[in-house]
Amino acid sequence: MSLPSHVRLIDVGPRDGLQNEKQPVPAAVKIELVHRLQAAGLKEIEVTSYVSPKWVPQMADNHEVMQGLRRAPGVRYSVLTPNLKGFEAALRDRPDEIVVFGAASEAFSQKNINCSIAESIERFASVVAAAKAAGIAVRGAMSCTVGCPYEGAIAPERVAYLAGLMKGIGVERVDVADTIGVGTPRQVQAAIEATLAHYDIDHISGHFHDTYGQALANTLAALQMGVWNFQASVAGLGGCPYAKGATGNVATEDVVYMLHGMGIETGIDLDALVDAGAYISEQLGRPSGSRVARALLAKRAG
Ligand SMILES: CC(C)(COP(=O)([O-])OP(=O)([O-])OC[C@H]1O[C@@H](n2cnc3c(N)ncnc32)[C@H](O)[C@@H]1OP(=O)([O-])[O-])[C@@H](O)C(=O)NCCC(=O)NCCSC(=O)C[C@@](C)(O)CC(=O)[O-]
Repeated sequence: MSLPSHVRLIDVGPRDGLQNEKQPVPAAVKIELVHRLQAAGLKEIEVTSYVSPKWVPQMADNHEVMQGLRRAPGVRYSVLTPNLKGFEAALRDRPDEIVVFGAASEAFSQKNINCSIAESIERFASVVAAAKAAGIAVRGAMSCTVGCPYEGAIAPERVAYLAGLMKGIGVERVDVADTIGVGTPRQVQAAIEATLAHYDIDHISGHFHDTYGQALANTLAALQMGVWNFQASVAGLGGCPYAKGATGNVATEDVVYMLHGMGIETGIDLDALVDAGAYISEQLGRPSGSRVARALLAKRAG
């Protein structure tokens, strides 16, 4: 198959990237980060989550962050909602898309959202119905599609099973997530192949953490299958609170650099994106996790 000529990137830095941050990050900094991402040309930004503040304290300011946004036309702002309580709170802030998040691994589902896969689907079904009634788009994140921190390797059949459940409750598009970044290209392709039993390629996105340094290779492997929606995190921010040792998503800057170098359009201004990554890295007091950003910043410094 020929490669897509255009890729849509969803920056998950403000949510996936910051959710595990131990130091408090002020809402104003999160808002500024979103503004800088949209100024760099991102058309989809995962802003926050409406989860229990006892479970994920960093996202407790969801309302303040959403209310503080200066929304740019044509940008889709998404938020995570694990249950109706979360959805109802999110509704006040009018996200463009809500994300229900399930797992291909039973153990991860229990640790992350405190219920089985079957129970999670029951909860999501009412969230999806409520979102559709309110005219809000619905995405489904599928965690641990390659490996699980508690169960080890995950078979593609389990990914197909979860994708079928997501489809059955009306989830419009799904993310194939390698939550702990253990996957290698053929494994990621097998997870995508399994998802294709229920979703067409235009409704599948890749979400690859870079724990083992495989995320760019996995992105290329997914591109070769025709996937053209990817999640990435500016400055490579992140990690999941329920996946110990997992690092952030692939850095958005690294993906943009690779895609532009391959002649694939993203609509993103790499220099402005590097600035956004430099901003949040400075706020967090550590260097960017993006190799491309570090190289370009060093070059700029002469
Ligand atoms: C899902 C729950 C809430 C279930 O948690 P639970 O304890 O089973 O829920 P519950 O219904 O029994 O309620 C317990 C308490 O939580 C409150 N509560 C209940 N729901 C909400 C809500 N929506 N917002 C705020 N508060 C809520 C509820 O009101 C009650 O409060 P209390 O009476 O004790 O004061 C919990 O397990 C939770 O919040 N988990 C956090 C999950 C999370 O955010 N994980 C990280 C994101 S997922 C991820 O990173 C993977 C992904 C998407 O990035 C893709 C990838 O890389 O794989």
